[in-house]
Amino acid sequence: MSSKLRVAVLGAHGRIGSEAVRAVEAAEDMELVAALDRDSALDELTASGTQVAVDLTHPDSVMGNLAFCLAHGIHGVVGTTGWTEERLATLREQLAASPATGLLIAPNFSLGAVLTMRFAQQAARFFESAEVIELHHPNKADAPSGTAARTAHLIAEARAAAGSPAQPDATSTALDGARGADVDGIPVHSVRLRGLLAHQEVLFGGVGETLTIRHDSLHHSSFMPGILLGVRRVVTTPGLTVGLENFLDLG
Ligand SMILES: NC(=O)C1=CN([C@@H]2O[C@H](COP(=O)(O)OP(=O)(O)OC[C@H]3O[C@@H](n4cnc5c(N)ncnc54)[C@H](OP(=O)(O)O)[C@@H]3O)[C@@H](O)[C@H]2O)C=CC1
Ligand SMILES: O=C(O)C1=N[C@H](C(=O)O)C[C@H](O)C1
Repeated sequence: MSSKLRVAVLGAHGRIGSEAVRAVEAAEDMELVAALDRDSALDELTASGTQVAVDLTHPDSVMGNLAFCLAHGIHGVVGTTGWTEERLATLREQLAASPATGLLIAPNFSLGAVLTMRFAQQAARFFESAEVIELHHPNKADAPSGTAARTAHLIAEARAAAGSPAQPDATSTALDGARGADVDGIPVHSVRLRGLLAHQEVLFGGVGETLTIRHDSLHHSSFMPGILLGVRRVVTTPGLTVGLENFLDLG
C-alpha cells in the first residue's frame, strides 16, 4: 500500500465537494479513494480503505455519515454546518468509543474567515455593541451560517470573560426578525443573494467610533488549503477539534 493518505470525499458532486475532489486529487501526499454522493453506500469507505473522510454534505446527512466513520475508526474532516451542543455531545460519546480517531469540525476552512473570527474575539471586550451580518448564495440550506454562529459565540464568550454588560438596545417594538437571530446575545443577520458566495461583516460600536471586520470568499478554492491541512493534521489529533484555528499557529 502507498504511503499516501487515503481520502474520501462525501458530497463529492456538491459545490464545495467537487472542488475538494480536485484538491485531494492534486495533493501529492493524498490519494482520492472514494467520492460519495447521496445515493452512495457508506460501505464504500471501508471497502476502499479510507483513512480520512471529508464530509461536505448537508446538516441532515452529516450525523449518520460520522456515526459510520467513527464506528470504523475513520478520521473525519467536516465542513458541513448545522452544529448544536447536543450534536457535538453525541460525537464526543462516539469518539470515546474510538479513542484513536480524530474528528475536525471546521465552521470555515478559509484562512481569512478563521482570522476574522480571531480578530473579532480579540476586539469583543473593547466595544459596547457587536453585531454580525453574514451574506451567502441563495442555495444555502442553513441560517445563520455556521461561521456566523461560531463568530457570535466567540464574541459572547469574550464579552462574558471580560464582564461586559448587555449591549445597549432600546428596541421596544419590532417586526419578527428585524433585529436578527439572537446567538448568545449577539444579533446575527443573514442575507441570501444571487451572485454572492460567502461573506461576513462583524460590526463593533463604541462611543464615537465603529470597527468593521469584513471577509469575502470569492471562490470555493478559498476553502481548499484549510481542508488539506485538516486532512493532514487530523490523523495525529485524536478526539474532537472544533475550528481550524487549532491547526494553525495563531499564537
Ligand atoms: N466549512 C466550510 O468552510 C464550508 C462549509 N460548507 C458547508 O458544506 C455543506 C455543503 O455545501 P454546498 O457544497 O454548498 O452544498 P451542495 O448542496 O452543493 O452539496 C452537498 C452535496 O452533498 C450531497 N449529499 C447530501 N447528503 C449526502 C450523504 N448522506 N452522503 C453523501 N452526499 C450527500 C448532496 O446531494 P443532493 O444534491 O442529492 O442532496 C450534494 O451533492 C454545507 O453545510 C455548507 O454550509 C460550504 C462551504 C465552505
Ligand atoms: O454554505 C456555504 O456556502 C458556506 N458555509 C459555511 C458556513 O455556513 O459558515 C462556510 C462558508 O460560509 C460557506
